[in-house]
Amino acid sequence: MRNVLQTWTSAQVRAAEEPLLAAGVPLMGRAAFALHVWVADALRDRRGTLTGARVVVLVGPGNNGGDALHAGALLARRGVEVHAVLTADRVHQGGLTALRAAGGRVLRLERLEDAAALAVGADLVLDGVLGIGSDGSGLRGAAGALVEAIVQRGRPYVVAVDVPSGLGVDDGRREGVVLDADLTVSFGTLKPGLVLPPGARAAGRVEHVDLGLEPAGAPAVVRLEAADVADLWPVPAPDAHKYTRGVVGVVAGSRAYAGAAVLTTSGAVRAGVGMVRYLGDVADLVVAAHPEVVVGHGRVQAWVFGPGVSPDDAGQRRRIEYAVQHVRERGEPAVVDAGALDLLPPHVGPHAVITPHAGELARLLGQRGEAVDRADVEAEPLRWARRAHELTGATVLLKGSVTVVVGARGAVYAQADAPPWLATAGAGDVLAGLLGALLAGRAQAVQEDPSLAAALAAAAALVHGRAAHRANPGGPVAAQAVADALPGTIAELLGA
Ligand SMILES: NC(=O)C1=CN([C@@H]2O[C@H](COP(=O)(O)OP(=O)(O)OC[C@H]3O[C@@H](n4cnc5c(N)ncnc54)[C@H](O)[C@@H]3O)[C@@H](O)[C@H]2O)[C@@H](O)CC1
Ligand SMILES: Nc1ncnc2c1ncn2[C@@H]1O[C@H](COP(=O)(O)OP(=O)(O)O)[C@@H](O)[C@H]1O
Ligand SMILES: [K+]
Repeated sequence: MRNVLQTWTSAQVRAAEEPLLAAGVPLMGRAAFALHVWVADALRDRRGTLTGARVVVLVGPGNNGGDALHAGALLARRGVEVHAVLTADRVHQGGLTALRAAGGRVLRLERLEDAAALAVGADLVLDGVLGIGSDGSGLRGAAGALVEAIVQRGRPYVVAVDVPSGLGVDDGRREGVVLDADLTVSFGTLKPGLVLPPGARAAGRVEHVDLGLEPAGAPAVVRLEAADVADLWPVPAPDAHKYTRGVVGVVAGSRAYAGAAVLTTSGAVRAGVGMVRYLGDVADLVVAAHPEVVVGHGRVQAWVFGPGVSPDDAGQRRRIEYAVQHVRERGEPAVVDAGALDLLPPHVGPHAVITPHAGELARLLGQRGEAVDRADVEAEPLRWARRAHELTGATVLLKGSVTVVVGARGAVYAQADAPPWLATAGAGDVLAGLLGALLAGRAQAVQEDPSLAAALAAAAALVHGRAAHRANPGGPVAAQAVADALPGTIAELLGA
């Protein structure tokens, strides 16, 4: 994949920095220079000129504060009025000396209210309190109190140095106070916390400064970009026929939830697949909506089961049990959604993709002995998606404003492609159908390398989110409209 956005943990970044620092490469100087350029750009965008702009630098005890102080010094030399507020007893001495020499002012955090007022009144606040040295417990002590006082008064324009201070760098957790940023300038590599929920939004726009780091091992979390979809999509070969393109079997819907059957098959039909087979009690409605759908049993390459299925529906239960047997015994890939999550066997392989939202994941984990509720899952989506993958063996696609996918061989994706308008009933059914079509189209490849299921799940989330944008840019969307926007979205992505 060409454009995939990669992130690396604090430990990987530190290990990659080591040889460069040992060789005397001036990493901090480079980081601070790039940072000051981004800040200067932001100031010019916001007020036209640097001269007379006021920047307040919040300085923590470590090198993150050092970066901020050095950038502050460069800005001061360009006519910016720079005030540094020292939030800890320790401070990077080189940075402090540089700022003072450049004419910057330095104050210790003695009167919290005064410091907060100074920050709120600034044109820009540079957040250099904590970087990758954060212990992940949120901002403590004076720094925490200061940020709280700033936020209460009305957050100014904030540029985060490397990461927003207080954010869980490796897991995106928001524990305690976090200073949300408008822009984050991240050094060396991007960090998982900048793309993972729930913290990702705290970073605002993210810019990456290349320091020549070569991190070892696989990236911790990746995000697919539009251009990656073409590498994953099952584009039919010139000599394709419907069976080589793949057949997806859909067990969805009931008399009570007939719409789910229509929406799931819509997702599959519109995503493009050789054939969609429907199994269930509302075949009349499905065929009325999609004459292309074939009703009844037959050979399939992949399955979707669960949307609109109630656990007390004996007929659908039986069909799902039949499909699950195929998934387990023949390795046929599957999407296990909604009502079928309760029917998931204790252990399946990563070729089965479960697609819960936070509440459903909490329930599934509860059934397997983890006492978590929806709020726990929302606070630490990656942790609990990982746990569900460990417990079930399935690839886990955890839905939300940022969708997290955990699959085989340590694959983790975080996709943030959808507008909040997509949080609407039935949108999940369309995603299930769309992903089922993808799995059917790439069934053989998934059987050969089950970690591919995670990439396909991430691609489905990307396409789903972009289809929601396309269906009605900037406004409300209904689930059916998202399905109807799939062909155009996919054509655009394949041309990208
Ligand atoms: N190693 C290097 O030379 C480079 C480091 N860089 C910068 O250095 C940063 C990392 O520097 P450090 O390792 O000094 O770490 P930090 O600057 O993140 O500071 C860590 C220190 O903060 C304190 N702390 C940790 N958690 C806390 C909490 N929850 N509340 C309050 N205080 C807490 C501890 O005393 C800890 O030692 C990076 O994020 C980046 O900004 C860049 O300049 C690039 C080069
Ligand atoms: N705030 C949000 N921003 C963007 N997308 C969202 C947001 N909330 C939910 N989504 C997406 O909307 C879809 C909702 O699916 P789901 O919860 O299964 O609904 P349903 O079961 O009614 O179909 C998922 O794809 C999810 O990722
Ligand atoms: K920071």
